[in-house]
Amino acid sequence: MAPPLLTLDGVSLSFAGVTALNALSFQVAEGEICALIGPNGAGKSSALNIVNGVYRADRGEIRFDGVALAARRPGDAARLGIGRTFQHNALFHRLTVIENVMAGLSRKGGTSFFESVFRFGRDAAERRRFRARAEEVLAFLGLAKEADRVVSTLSYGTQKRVDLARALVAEPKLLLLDEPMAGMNAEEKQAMARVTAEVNRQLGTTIVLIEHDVGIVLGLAHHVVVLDYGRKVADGRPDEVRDDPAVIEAYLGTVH
Ligand SMILES: Nc1ncnc2c1ncn2[C@@H]1O[C@H](COP(=O)(O)OP(=O)(O)OP(=O)(O)O)[C@@H](O)[C@H]1O
Repeated sequence: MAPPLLTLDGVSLSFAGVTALNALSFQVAEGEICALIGPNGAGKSSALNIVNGVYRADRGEIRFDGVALAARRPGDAARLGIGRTFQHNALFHRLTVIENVMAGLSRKGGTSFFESVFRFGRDAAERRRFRARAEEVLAFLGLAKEADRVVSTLSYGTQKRVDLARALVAEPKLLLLDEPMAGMNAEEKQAMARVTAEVNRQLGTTIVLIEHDVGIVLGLAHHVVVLDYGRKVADGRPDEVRDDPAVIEAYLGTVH
């Protein structure tokens, strides 16, 4: 197995008495696609939010690329090379596709997001570089033709792809995808799964994703971690976890 890029070691988190994560430990190897699955409320989003620095663990340790992540501020994760997309699309709907993607680069240079988008930047050369980089990512994701379209005019599936472009533009080592296929029809889901596999294979990006569609997960992920009530109930290759009695039990009787 490749060395771990990400390690969660005994991570616990609770909200006013509700335990979201309970001594959770797992590792994500460099270069893999790891899926987090489990019933509603199992703690999947909380786990991503801890890695991303949105929440701070009550206990336990998180290591990324050999470094312990502690006492972080928002934005630190992006600077370290952790990108993410959101369950509820967080794009700027009145801006164009390329403006949204360029926003994903605003932490990289000396120019703020508003400067880079609204063109009163200190550095025109930096703006040109950002634009070229954004165009490259859009081309990779098959979105070159949509660059100047306003996001609100795009289909839901295309908006999700723009969200992915925005996360990828900063060249993250680790990409966190929170239900990238939620709300999609079967065809859109398959297309998103293909794009996700291409990002992983061609760009070498390590991916952790949350997905409810077990069929998609089994076809896409190299590694599956199953959560239930904030605890890990299974961890292994898709074929190993599929028939695990603990996984079947976690899912039985749960309304999705
Ligand atoms: N900000 C918060 N404030 C209070 N409770 C929270 C918060 N975030 C999560 N929780 C609680 O923590 C537990 C785990 O929630 P989490 O959203 O991580 O689960 P999940 O597996 O991602 O669920 P879903 O599949 O429904 O998105 C739940 O009981 C949830 O209600």
